[in-house]
Amino acid sequence: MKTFDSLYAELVERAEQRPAGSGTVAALDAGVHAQGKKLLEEAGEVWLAAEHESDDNLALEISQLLYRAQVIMIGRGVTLEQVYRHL
Ligand SMILES: N=c1c2ncn([C@@H]3O[C@H](COP(=O)(O)OP(=O)(O)OP(=O)(O)O)[C@@H](O)[C@H]3O)c2ncn1[C@@H]1O[C@H](COP(=O)(O)O)[C@@H](O)[C@H]1O
Repeated sequence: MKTFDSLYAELVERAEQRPAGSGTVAALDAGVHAQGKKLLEEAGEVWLAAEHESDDNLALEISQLLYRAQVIMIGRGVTLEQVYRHL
């Protein structure tokens, strides 16, 4: 099963290899302003799902929020270790 760490490694590889059709490459190229908007959008969807939707839909929205957070991390070059230091 994919984990936060393995997704991060996968996205770093996408950023380095820039395969055609990668949504991550497009998101990184779009810049931090667009990345931040996506992060806020997903955070709102998590909130709404927590209030009104099933556990499975909530889990889906949370996965997308984690993905968007990782895009911002990779865009800025922030590592997992830097984040985990604060947990
Ligand atoms: N985990 C994710 C992931 N979570 C969310 N998303 C993106 O976020 C979108 C869902 O967000 P929205 O609800 O805002 O849907 P949307 O507005 O239709 O999305 P967009 O049109 O803006 O992309 C998805 O369609 C994906 O574009 C993700 N995109 C990729 N991944 C994983 O990242 C890895 C690399 O993906 P690629 O870079 O696309 O190869 C793969 O393992 C993917 O499974």
